[in-house]
Amino acid sequence: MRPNTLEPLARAGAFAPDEQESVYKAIKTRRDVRSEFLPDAVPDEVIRRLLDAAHHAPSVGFMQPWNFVVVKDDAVKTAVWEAFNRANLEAAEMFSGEQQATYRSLKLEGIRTAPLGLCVTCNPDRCGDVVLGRTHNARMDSYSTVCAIQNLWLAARAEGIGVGWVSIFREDELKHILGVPERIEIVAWLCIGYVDRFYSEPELAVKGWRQRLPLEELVFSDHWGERDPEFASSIAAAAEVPPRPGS
Ligand SMILES: Cc1cc2c(cc1C)N(C[C@H](O)[C@H](O)[C@H](O)COP(=O)(O)O)c1[nH]c(=O)[nH]c(=O)c1N2
Repeated sequence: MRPNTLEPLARAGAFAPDEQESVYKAIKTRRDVRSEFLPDAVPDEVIRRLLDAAHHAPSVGFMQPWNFVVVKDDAVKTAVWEAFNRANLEAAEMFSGEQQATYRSLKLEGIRTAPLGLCVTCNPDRCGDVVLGRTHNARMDSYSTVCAIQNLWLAARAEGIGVGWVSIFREDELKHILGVPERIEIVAWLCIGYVDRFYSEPELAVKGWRQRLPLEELVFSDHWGERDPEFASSIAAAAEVPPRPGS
C-alpha cells in the first residue's frame, strides 16, 4: 500500500534530489573549452577516473570499440597543432564575407596549451564482422565511441576539468602523427586540463557565432515535422522555470 504522504513517491532506482541536481548541473554547465587551460598537470589518478567514466559508456553489442591515446609529449602536441592549423586555414576559406572574418577571429583549439591531449579512436573490428545492433547501420560503433566521449566530458566537468573537442583535421594526418592504423577511425582529439573558469554559455554563443535553439522548435509529436502546440508550449514554459530536482 502507498504511504499516505504529500511527498512525491520515489521511483525505483531514482537518485535522491540532490544527486539528480548534480547530474543536471554537470550536463548544463559542461562547456567546450578552448583557451582557458591552466598549465597544472592532471594527475594520473584523475586521468584514470575520466577514462573509466568513458569506459562505462553504452556501446552497440557491448562492443566497447574505443581506444584512448593519452598524449603528454609537447612534440606530438605541436605536430597535431600544425595539422589543425593547416586544416583550419582551409576551413576559413569555406566561409564567406563577414562570417569568414568572424571564423578567423574564433579560437577553436587549445592543443598546445592543454596539459593533456587525448585521441579517442574507434575500432570497427573489435568483435568481428557481425555485431549485435550494428547489423543494419555501420555507424553504430562510432556513435558508441561518442557516448564514451560524452561520459568523459561530464565526469571532467564534475572534477573542474575543462575539455575541448577539436575536429578540424585531415584524419590521415592525425593517423600518421599518432601511428593509428588504417582501419581505426579517429573520433576525437580532446584538449584536457584544469581551468580558472567555465563560460556560463557556449563560447560560440558568447562570441555571436550561433545561439541555442528553442527546444520546443525541435520536438515533434508522432511524426517528423508535426507539432502538438499544447505539448510545445508546455516545453517552452518549462524552459522558463529552472528544473526542480525530483520533479
Ligand atoms: C563532434 C564535435 C566536434 C567539435 C565540437 C563539438 C562536437 C560535439 N566542438 C565544440 C562545439 O563548438 C561546442 O560543443 C558547441 O559550440 C556548444 O558549446 P558547449 O560545448 O556547450 O560549450 C568544437 N569546438 C572547437 O572549438 N573546435 C572544434 O573543432 C570542435 N569540434
